[in-house]
Amino acid sequence: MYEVLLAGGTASGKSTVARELERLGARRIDLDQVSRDVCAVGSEVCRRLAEAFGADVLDPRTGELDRALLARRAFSSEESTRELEAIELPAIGEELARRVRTAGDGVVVVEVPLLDRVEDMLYDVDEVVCVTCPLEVRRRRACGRGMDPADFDRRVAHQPSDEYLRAHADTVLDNSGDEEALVARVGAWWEERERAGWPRGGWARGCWRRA
Ligand SMILES: CC(C)(COP(=O)(O)OP(=O)(O)OC[C@H]1O[C@@H](n2cnc3c(N)ncnc32)[C@H](O)[C@@H]1O)[C@@H](O)C(=O)NCCC(=O)NCCS
Ligand SMILES: Nc1ncnc2c1ncn2[C@@H]1O[C@H](COP(=O)(O)OP(=O)(O)OP(=O)(O)O)[C@@H](O)[C@H]1O
Repeated sequence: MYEVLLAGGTASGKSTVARELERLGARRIDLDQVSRDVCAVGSEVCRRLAEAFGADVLDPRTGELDRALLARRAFSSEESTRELEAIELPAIGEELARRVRTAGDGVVVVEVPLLDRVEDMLYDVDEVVCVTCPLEVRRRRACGRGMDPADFDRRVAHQPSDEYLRAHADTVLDNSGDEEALVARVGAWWEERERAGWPRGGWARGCWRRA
């Protein structure tokens, strides 16, 4: 297995990169999807979210999580974002480890919105790839697909900066150009590793890994 952490902030272009890697043959795990799965109706995570953020974050009839309401409350301050993460991250970490264990051979790409929060979850990855893009361009792209600008700003305020990502990445993919340029860069990235036989940790600078 060759395991890649693919990190980037809101609307940086992670999914565009991950889709292309999937097309080339990688298996894809999206931490946002894992975080939705651990909030399934009736889960312990949902029960604790309702306790911390108000019973009305769960639909009284179906038990379904009102994600927009929870997002407004949880991203309103540093403290409430930490509280959200204290409830969800351990469950996300467990489920992620399970999915990686059962992913089989080949290339596995894990899409990570918050690289700084996963360092304790996974440390023997082969490569950390970050997608970066100027904040204004990301805001424009996020709003272009229907995100409220205030919601974008609230979330980004709690995310690692591009400077942090660049400092922790083995490979940086700049996405300030068009999608075609990004996809071409991904193709070149894949080809280079394919030619080298996907050597485990072959491109790692290892600056953030534990021994
Ligand atoms: C608050 C929730 C329910 C809002 O759901 P919603 O459907 O609106 O968003 P979704 O889950 O699709 O996330 C979309 C994006 O929001 C941003 N985001 C999510 N969680 C966080 C966070 N804790 N801090 C900053 N940004 C975040 C990321 O850019 C992410 O890609 C949801 O974001 C959540 O459960 N977050 C906590 C889990 C978490 O920290 N996930 C990140 C995994 S590393
Ligand atoms: N280079 C680009 N030029 C123009 N639009 C782009 C480019 N890259 C991505 N986009 C668009 O920007 C939006 C965000 O891209 P994408 O979904 O890949 O980002 P993401 O990092 O996965 O976002 P999120 O984590 O918030 O879901 C999408 O609508 C996508 O089509």
